[in-house]
Amino acid sequence: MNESVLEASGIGVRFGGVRALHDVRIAVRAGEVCGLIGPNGAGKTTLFDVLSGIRPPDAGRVLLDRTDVTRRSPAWRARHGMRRTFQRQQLFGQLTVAENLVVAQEGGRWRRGGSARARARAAEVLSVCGLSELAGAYPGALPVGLARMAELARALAAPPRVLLLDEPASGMTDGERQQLAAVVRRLAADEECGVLLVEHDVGFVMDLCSRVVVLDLGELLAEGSPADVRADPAVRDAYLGTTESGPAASAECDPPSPR
Ligand SMILES: Nc1ncnc2c1ncn2[C@@H]1O[C@H](COP(=O)(O)OP(=O)(O)OP(=O)(O)O)[C@@H](O)[C@H]1O
Repeated sequence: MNESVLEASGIGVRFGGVRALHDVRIAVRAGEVCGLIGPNGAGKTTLFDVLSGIRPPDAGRVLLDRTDVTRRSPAWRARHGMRRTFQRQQLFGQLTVAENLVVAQEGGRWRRGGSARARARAAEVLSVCGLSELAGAYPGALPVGLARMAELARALAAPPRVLLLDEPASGMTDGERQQLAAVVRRLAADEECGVLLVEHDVGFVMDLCSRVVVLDLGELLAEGSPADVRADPAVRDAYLGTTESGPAASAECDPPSPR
């Protein structure tokens, strides 16, 4: 079994009186695609913020390639191979899609044109993501699904060790979702990248991920293969619904938290 590229343990976060996360642990191995699911308010975004360094936890620690990065900045983590996409698009609107990928490889600084190497890598990543024809487009002109794909391409511009995807399929057409799944599978298999994704489309998660982690009320509720998680009565009660024949039967399954 591959080693963990990202590991967190004992993670606790409070917002005043709200316990957003309590004693959460999670590990992502090189080459695996792991899904993170749970009802609204379960703590998924807060956990992503802790893992990527946007929010320091009140308790616990985060290891990136076995180095303790709990107090490291998001920029430091990014330089050491951790990338994240956001629900809101992070591309520079005044640069083309290809230029955004060049900047992402050059520490966020825009030098007109960028290096030949960065331009070649940008072209390669855009091709893998099915975006070659949109290299010269401006992000603001893209429909939502393609903008999300461009956001993913930006995260891949410099090869990541671990990739955190925040609702990557939201707003995508079926064809775009298939392309997204193919890109993520290839990244994990060919580049040994560990992928952790939060996604409300449970069918998409169960198809794509080899392991699924379920959060509820800020705590780890279950973890295992898609089949095990799907069959877990606690998960069905808290999230999937007892009347469903399975998560694949409800593409946008997101019932409210019982709180
Ligand atoms: N900045 C904040 N201030 C106060 N409470 C917050 C803040 N951010 C999150 N919370 C609370 O922390 C808990 C976890 O929220 P979080 O957004 O991490 O859940 P989530 O699983 O990502 O939900 P969703 O699926 O709706 O995005 C919720 O009770 C939420 O109201």
